[in-house]
Amino acid sequence: MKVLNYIDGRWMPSISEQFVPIINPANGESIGEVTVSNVQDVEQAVLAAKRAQKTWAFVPAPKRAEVLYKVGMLLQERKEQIARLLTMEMGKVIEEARGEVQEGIDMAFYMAGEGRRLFGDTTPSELPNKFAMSVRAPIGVVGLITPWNFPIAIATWKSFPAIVAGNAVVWKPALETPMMAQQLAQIFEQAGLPNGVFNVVHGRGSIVGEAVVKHPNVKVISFTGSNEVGKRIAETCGRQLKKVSLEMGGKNAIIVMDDADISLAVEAIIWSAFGTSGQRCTACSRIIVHERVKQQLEERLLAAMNTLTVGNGLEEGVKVGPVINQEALQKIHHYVQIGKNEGATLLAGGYIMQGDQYKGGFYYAPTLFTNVTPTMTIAREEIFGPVASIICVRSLEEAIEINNSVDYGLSSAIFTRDIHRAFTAMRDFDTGIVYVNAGTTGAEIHLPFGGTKGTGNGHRDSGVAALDVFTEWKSIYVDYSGKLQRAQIDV
Ligand SMILES: NC(=O)c1ccc[n+]([C@@H]2O[C@H](COP(=O)([O-])OP(=O)(O)OC[C@H]3O[C@@H](n4cnc5c(N)ncnc54)[C@H](O)[C@@H]3O)[C@@H](O)[C@H]2O)c1
Ligand SMILES: O=C[C@H](O)CS(=O)(=O)O
Repeated sequence: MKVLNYIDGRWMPSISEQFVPIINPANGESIGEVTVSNVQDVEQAVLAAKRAQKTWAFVPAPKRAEVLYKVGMLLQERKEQIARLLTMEMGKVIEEARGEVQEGIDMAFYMAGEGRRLFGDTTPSELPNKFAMSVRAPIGVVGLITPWNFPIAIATWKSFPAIVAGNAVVWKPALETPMMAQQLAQIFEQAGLPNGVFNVVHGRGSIVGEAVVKHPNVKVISFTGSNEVGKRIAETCGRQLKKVSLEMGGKNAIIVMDDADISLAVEAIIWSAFGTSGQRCTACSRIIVHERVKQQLEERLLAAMNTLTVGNGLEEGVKVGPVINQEALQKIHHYVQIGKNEGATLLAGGYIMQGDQYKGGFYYAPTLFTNVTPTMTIAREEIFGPVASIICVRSLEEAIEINNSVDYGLSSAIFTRDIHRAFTAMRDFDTGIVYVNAGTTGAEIHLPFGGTKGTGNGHRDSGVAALDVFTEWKSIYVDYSGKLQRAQIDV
C-alpha cells in the first residue's frame, strides 16, 4: 500500500518523490510505504486550506455538522477494518484498537451535536436598549501535529472540533502511522467534505512539522507529543504570537490506600500500566502504596502479570503488544538499567523478549520495580513503555505529595473506600484528570482532556473545551436606542 498526501481533495505523492517503508512493529515487516514531503508540499496544503476555509466558514454550522455525522457513520461501518490496520501499523492489541476507533466515532457524533450548539453568551447590557452577546468565530487554517500512539483518536479530537467550528485543517500525522491518516482522509472525502477543508501532509517533524508551525497563514497549532518537541513548537509560536495548544507527556500514579479493594486495584494497575504496552500519555508508571498493603499488592500484581500474554496484537488472547520500534525498545531498556543502578528492586520483567514468536518484532517484557524512591529517575521521567514502579508511603498526605512532586500533571487515581480520602485526593491531586477507584486511563470524549505543569499549556483536547482552541471569542453589542450611548460614563 502506498500512502500519499491528501491536498485540496486530491491524492498526491510529495514533490520530493521520496518514500519510506511503514513497519509492522509486531514482526518488523514492511506493510507499505509513505510519501515523505517537504516544505513545498506544506505550502500547497496551506494555500488550499486557506482558499477552502473562506467558503467553509459561511456554511451554517448545522450543515458542517452533517458532514461529521456522516464521518461518524462511515467510521462505524469500517470500524473492524480500521482497527485491524491500526494494530498492524501501531501494534496495540485488537481490542484496544477497536476502542480507539470507537473514540473517533463518539467524537464525530459529539462534535456533530456541537454544530447545533456552539453556544455563546447573551448578557444584560449596562445601558438601556442595548443587546450584548458573544459568539464563537472560526480562526482560519489550523495546523494539527499528532503522535503515533493514538493515531486516529487524537486526530479526531482535534480535527472534528476544528472543522465544525468553520476552520480548515492541515494535518501532519506521525510518520510511523500514516495509514490511519489515509483512512480518516478517505472517510472525509466520502462524507462529502469540500476539497481543501481537510489536508494531510506526511513527513518528518523537523521538516513538515516545522513548516506547518512556522507558516504565517496557519493561525493555530494543536500539538500532541513529547515535551521536547512541544516546547520547541511553543517557542516558534510564541515569536509569532500564534495560538498553540500542547498536550504532552505524563508520569501518572495510582495510589492504593490500606482500605482499598485490592483486587480492583490490581486489575486497574495491570490495565493502566501494561495496556498499549505502557505507550499512553495516561499510562500508570508509579504505584504509590500504603505500607500496610504493600506486600499483598506486590504478590497479587506479580500473579496477575504472570497471566499476561505478550505477542502480536492480532492474535487471540494476546494482552500486551509490541512497542513502536527498535529505538523505543532501547530507550525502555535503558531506563530499566538506570532503575537497577539507582537501587530499585526488579520484581518482574526487565528484558527485551526474544524467541521465535517475537522474531523481527519489538517486544519488551512487562516490568515491575519495587522499593523505588520518589527521587529516582524511573519515578520522575516518562518511560513510555511497560514499566511500573512501586513507591511505599505511610499516609494519604505523603502519597499526594509524591503524586504531585513530578514535572507532569496528566492523570492520577486513588483506590480507597473512604469518602473523605477520595474527596481529599480529588481536591489535592495536581493533575488534569482524576480517577477514584479506576485506573489512570480510559478518558471519555465529552470531558476536557489534558494536564497541568509539564503536560500542557493550559488548553484542552476533547469536550466542549476543545472548541476554545479552534475559535476566537467575538463580543457584539447592538444598540437600538437610536442615540449614542457611552458605557463607563454616568448615564
Ligand atoms: N497528553 C496527551 O494528550 C498525549 C497523548 C498521546 C501521546 N502523548 C505524548 O506523545 C509522546 C509520544 O509520541 P511521539 O514519540 O510521536 O512524540 P513526538 O513529539 O516525537 O512526535 C509528535 C509529532 O510531532 C512531530 N514533530 C517532531 N519534531 C517536530 C518539530 N520539530 N516540529 C514540529 N513537529 C514535530 C512528529 O513528527 C509527530 O508527528 C509521549 O511523550 C506521550 O506522552 C501525549
Ligand atoms: O490518548 C488517548 C487515550 O484514549 C486517552 S486514555 O489513555 O484512554 O485516557
